[in-house]
Amino acid sequence: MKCALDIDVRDVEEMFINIDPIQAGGRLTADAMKAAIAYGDGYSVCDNCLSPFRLDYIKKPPIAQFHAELAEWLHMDQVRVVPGARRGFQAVASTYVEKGDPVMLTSLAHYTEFMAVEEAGGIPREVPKDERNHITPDAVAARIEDVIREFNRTPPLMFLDHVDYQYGNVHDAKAIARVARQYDIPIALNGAYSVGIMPVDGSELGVDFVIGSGHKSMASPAPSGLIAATAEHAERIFRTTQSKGDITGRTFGIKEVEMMGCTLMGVTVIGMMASFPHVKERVQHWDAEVERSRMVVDALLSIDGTEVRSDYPREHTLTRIDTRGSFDKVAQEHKKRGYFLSSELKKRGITGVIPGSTKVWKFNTYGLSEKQARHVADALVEIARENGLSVS
Ligand SMILES: Cc1ncc(COP(=O)(O)O)c(C=O)c1O
Repeated sequence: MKCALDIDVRDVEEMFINIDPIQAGGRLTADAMKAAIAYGDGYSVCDNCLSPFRLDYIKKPPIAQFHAELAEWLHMDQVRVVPGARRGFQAVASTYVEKGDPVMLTSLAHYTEFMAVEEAGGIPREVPKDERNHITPDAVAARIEDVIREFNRTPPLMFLDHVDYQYGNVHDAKAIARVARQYDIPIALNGAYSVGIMPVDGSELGVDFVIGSGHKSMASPAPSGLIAATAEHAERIFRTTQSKGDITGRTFGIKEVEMMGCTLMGVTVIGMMASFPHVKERVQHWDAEVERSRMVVDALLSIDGTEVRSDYPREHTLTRIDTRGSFDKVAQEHKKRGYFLSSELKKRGITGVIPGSTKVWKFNTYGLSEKQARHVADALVEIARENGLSVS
């Protein structure tokens, strides 16, 4: 029976290969779907919340153990699960940034980092990208020097996107963290496009915080994510409340301020937990994912006039492609204009390309099987040929 809102089938996922740039790594596993149904009630994980009264201490279901496993997996000392990566940025900025402080981020930073800085009263300062669309350690050092001169003090925090959302380029976090350390600036790694889809070792990278997004890259329900910290910083960012009611004299035990007392509950945390064994397994097959990404990109590049704006060969599954010299030329003459491409892809069972885009667009092949990636590659070439483009 259909439910009243007609939401029992999401055809994008049921009937199509979805190459949407932002959705690929967040798709739920079957285990997460089952767990989400069983734990749909808001307080479903709180049945056994016994002293100490904090969600990340709950043993049944094994939320405490999940936290410990996440920390071990990322090679960091402590982890908390949060409602989205942005809440991790917010916790870091709120802890480290005072009003008027300059905060380092980059010209490829996600907007949510700016929001976190703004909310804390900080002033964002971007490190420029180079002509390859990379953030280099030299550019970071030079910009830190500029900012110290401008503000007459050292920025208290830097955000770095491990993989940026615009190009899907993998940045040299290790070398950049080394630079930040020379200036004693804690560095928060935005792993929204890495944690959960590719191996991430926070200790090897030398970063102070690793922040991940559950719904973007950990096959988890939204809003979910995590923040991991080194022991050095954990005490400060996960500080417990000092509040006291002035009339009642109440105190609030071990509730953590930046976590607003308790971390993720219900569907979100249980979904993350259910997918976690799969996520741990899948990051080990990152090379195969990259191979499939290359297969599709190479097919696109075989269409004359097409250029890839991301690093080539690809090192990630998110890619920015420029088809102004190919599909967009078709669009100028086509009766469906730019919509012809998404429409032709849809006919072949592929969705996720923004309808109307034929100029510069992004897609993500993460999670496609070999056969699906081959189908996407062949479909793109076939559409090109059928519309008079030459393929070499
Ligand atoms: C690079 C990047 N960072 C951060 C975010 C924010 O993640 P979340 O939605 O988990 O807060 C996103 C997605 O929106 C993103 O693409």
